[in-house]
Amino acid sequence: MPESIISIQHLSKSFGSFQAVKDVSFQVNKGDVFGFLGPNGAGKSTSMRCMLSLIQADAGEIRLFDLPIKTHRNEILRRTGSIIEKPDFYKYLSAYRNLDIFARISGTYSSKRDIYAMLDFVGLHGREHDKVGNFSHGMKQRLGIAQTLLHNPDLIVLDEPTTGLDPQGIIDVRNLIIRLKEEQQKTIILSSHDLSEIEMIANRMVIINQGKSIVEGSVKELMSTEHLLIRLEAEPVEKAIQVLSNAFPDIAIELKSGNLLEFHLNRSLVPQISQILNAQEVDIYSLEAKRSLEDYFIKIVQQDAI
Ligand SMILES: Nc1ncnc2c1ncn2[C@@H]1O[C@H](COP(=O)(O)OP(=O)(O)OP(=O)(O)O)[C@@H](O)[C@H]1O
Repeated sequence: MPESIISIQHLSKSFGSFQAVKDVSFQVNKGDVFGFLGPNGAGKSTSMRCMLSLIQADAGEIRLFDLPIKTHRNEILRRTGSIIEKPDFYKYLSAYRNLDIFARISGTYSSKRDIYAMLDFVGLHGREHDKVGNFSHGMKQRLGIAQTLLHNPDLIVLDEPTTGLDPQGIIDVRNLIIRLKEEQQKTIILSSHDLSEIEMIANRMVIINQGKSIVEGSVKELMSTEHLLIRLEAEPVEKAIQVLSNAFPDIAIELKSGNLLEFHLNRSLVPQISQILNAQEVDIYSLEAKRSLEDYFIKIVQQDAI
């Protein structure tokens, strides 16, 4: 049986009369990169805050490392590193000094060597003595991750770690998360509203919507049944419709404009599109397979209702 690192059961939390989290349950196992996925306002940050007892839950069971957070808060937090809010640094001090001060305040013994190694790990080698005020948002985010690592936690909690980063910043943070798992054997939970982001790095996930968890499981398995929205430009377009309809009798093809077609298709069948059309001498000008969290939700919610 996998070792449970986080177990949340029927969590709920209201702010005044507004119920931000209604019924959230999920389990994170040792070694997981766990995606906590949901649209803006779904209740991800609130759930994470309750999980770390930054705010108090109204109801539900929260256990980390198989211990209730209510009675073992300090012990749990000693084994956990988190970035729930934007990490705060002294802008006029260097990356090294910031980590050094943080280590002293938090009572972590970190030698100069430890701090250098940490900065190197997060890709800030050579920038140790630069002022943080001159860092990009992505560099600050990585410095924040270095800060959470100072006390060598087993679990790392990251709330929307790639939000607001430029494409390179996103890649850097994504690679860092993968290395945290692979090289340092950390267990990681990260929230996001971006399904493709989670798909790239997480092995398991839960999806929450309007304060409720709707589906939890292996990312691969959940995604394997997924239908993508296909946008295809092909010529001659009538022949393309005919060939595709014969090959995939269950799909509804829409002619959008000119030679642009749209239809939904199971992900596993996407590679066949070009093979089938090429074999029938239909030219493809563009082929785009799109997924969105919203489409995926609609499908899951519809399945849920059946
Ligand atoms: N302190 C608070 N007081 C009142 N309402 C709050 C408070 N914190 C969060 N909310 C509300 O609770 C709902 C859930 O917010 P939360 O931040 O948990 O969502 P989220 O899934 O993290 O979204 P985002 O991705 O936008 O951060 C939102 O409607 C938000 O406005």
